[in-house]
Amino acid sequence: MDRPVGTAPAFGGSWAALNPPLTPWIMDVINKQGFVNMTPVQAGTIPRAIKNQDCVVEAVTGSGKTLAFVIPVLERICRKERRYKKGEVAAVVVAPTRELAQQIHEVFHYFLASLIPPETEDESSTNGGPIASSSRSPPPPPSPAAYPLPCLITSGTPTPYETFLSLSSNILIGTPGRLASFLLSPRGMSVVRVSELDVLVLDEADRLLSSPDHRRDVERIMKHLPKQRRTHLFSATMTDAVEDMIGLGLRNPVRIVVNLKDKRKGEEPKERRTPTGLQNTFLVCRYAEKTLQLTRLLSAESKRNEAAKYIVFFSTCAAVDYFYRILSRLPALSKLHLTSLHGDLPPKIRETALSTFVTHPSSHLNPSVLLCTDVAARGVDFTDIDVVIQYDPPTDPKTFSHRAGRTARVGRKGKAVVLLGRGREEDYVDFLNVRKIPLTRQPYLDDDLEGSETPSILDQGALDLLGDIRKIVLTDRELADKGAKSFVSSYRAYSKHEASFIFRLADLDFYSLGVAYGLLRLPAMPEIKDWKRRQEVEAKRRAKVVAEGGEVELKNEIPWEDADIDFDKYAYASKTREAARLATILKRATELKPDYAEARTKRKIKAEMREAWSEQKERRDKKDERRSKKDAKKQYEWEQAQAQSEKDGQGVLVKGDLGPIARARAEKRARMLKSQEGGEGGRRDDDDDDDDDEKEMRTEYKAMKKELKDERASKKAKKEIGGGSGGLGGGGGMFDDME
Ligand SMILES: Nc1ncnc2c1ncn2[C@@H]1O[C@H](COP(=O)(O)OP(=O)(O)OP(=O)(O)O)[C@@H](O)[C@H]1O
Repeated sequence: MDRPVGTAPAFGGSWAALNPPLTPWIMDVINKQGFVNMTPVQAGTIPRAIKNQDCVVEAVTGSGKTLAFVIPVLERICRKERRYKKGEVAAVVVAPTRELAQQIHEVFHYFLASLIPPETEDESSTNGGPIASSSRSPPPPPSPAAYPLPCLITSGTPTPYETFLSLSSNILIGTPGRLASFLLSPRGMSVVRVSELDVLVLDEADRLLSSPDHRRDVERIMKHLPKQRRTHLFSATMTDAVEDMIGLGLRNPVRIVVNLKDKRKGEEPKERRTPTGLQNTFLVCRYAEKTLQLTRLLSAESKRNEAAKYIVFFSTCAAVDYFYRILSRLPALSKLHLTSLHGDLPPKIRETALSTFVTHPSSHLNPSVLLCTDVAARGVDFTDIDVVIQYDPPTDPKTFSHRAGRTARVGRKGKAVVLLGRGREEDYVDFLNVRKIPLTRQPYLDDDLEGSETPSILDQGALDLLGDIRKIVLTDRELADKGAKSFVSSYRAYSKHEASFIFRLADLDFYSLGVAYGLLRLPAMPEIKDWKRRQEVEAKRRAKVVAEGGEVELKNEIPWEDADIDFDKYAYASKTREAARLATILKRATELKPDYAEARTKRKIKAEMREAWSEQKERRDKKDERRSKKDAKKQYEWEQAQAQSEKDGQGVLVKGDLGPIARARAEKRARMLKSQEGGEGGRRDDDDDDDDDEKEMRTEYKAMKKELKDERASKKAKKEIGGGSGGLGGGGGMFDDME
């Protein structure tokens, strides 16, 4: 909280004008912060929330909503006649991310920790509370012992019951899942008493109620808390989900909406849902030029506008992870201090990442950049962000203003840029405009960092950058894995866009995306195969139109080529990983020692399975024909022999006594067998043997065929489900664990 204060947006009056007046020690803390006036949302909410009114508050990002609920919670605790005992909870504040919960905890902590211990207190303070800076006579000042420190309940906070009890906390701040289990577990039921609970606050209420998991936990918490309480909902973007909630737990809530108006000369003032100091822009480029434009934006804003702090939003954890590794090694960005933050990181690392970024002494010569997912999109109060860049537009349009709102807070100025693909994605600008989020165009940045039109052919810079990224990727096979994973996860995120009529999967150019990610080769996704097939058909169609003298619209093909490397020799930088890879290759090679006969039969079966049904039928018919010809020949020979023997007076041939050809063959075979076996002992006749052999072979053949069929089916199923860096899925860490 000890940060420089900007000018609050259009103030809502002085703190002194509040009725009822604030408790002196609370007022002192506010004064110490240098907050001279209330912001409009504070002026509208605080008096109502201190009295007995439930509030649903909607106000733009960075307008001071946190104090609008922190102050009433503290005031109501101070005003309560009876003090809270150890184990009793007075207030619960729920927030969707651990970062936000932690920040709210810090604000409560700052207020409560500022209470001066009684022994150092002036004698005139009768009950040992802090000295009131004002001469008004509000409720009696508190004793510090009556207002213990708050307790944070999120993942990564160890032994919460011990902390809760040792602090004697009566304010709990946490994420929904953790809070629900803290309150409702057997230990929680016996240790944490909520019967005296006074206030429940849901910060970023629309987010809490639109995610099914969060909503379920919030409802569990609400049911557990007494009905006689105040409930307040806060957000910059309220939704219908909140309206449902009003029915569930709020009593005659008052709705406080703080709107901003754009006033232009000679025009009717227009309502807007973004802070006044925010320059909200969009930049149009090809997908292949996105990373190039990102790097140029980072350089241009520091060079031209002295920007020192940036946030770049990506849609997935995998993309943050990958680009963090790539961008931090790009020579062109060597002056930047990069930090990555996403939900796949362990809580401790997330904490360190955030504080490293916040405390980094950035300047335009040594700027710092936070690459993150939406874990940092809502509520997190970065006071000095100059530029927010949205590499991927958010899948949920409401998140757009939250992301952009990390800059231009409390009356400061700031810039936000969203990168949009050429074509249909440009409709996003109108889509947002209808939602009272006006955007202006940020020109495409050329090689000299000058604003220009989006080039009509692919910017050579994008291909040069592809080469640079590939050089980095080639140093470690792990980077190629991460690249493929982030490519696939970003593709999946794209398919989740709520505005799917603008962000159409069918319009995605995989080659272009591959260039932006600097991939060595495209992952083996069935979607890419289909897309390539469609591309070929389209190319043929176009060629035909041209051959027939027609005209086709010029299409700017992305010149994609897989990197020319030997993947077998492409190694991991980590020695253990590389050793594991080599061991796997060796194992596979020994396990698959070729049984040529079996391989041949398998090949035959596979070919058969690939064959069209009509060809299979034809082949079977031919085989039957050959067999019947053979039988007819045998029959003819036997009849000839029969006639001859009758003529010679030798009587009828017995079974086994074949015609001359068959007899000669049988004799030859018997001789061979004899020589192989070294004797005649107990063998049955050849015909029977042949039959058995054939039966056996047929069974084996069938088994093999089945095995191959099963193998093929399971491969297909695996592809559908995903798995492996080449397939769709493979984890990818797409969905951020918001807690
Ligand atoms: N009355 C005030 N005067 C000046 N600065 C203030 C005042 N009240 C709050 N601030 C500061 O404004 C900043 C933004 O406040 P806060 O984080 O509460 O905004 P918010 O409306 O909750 O934003 P978001 O919607 O992004 O969560 C904080 O740094 C806070 O210290």
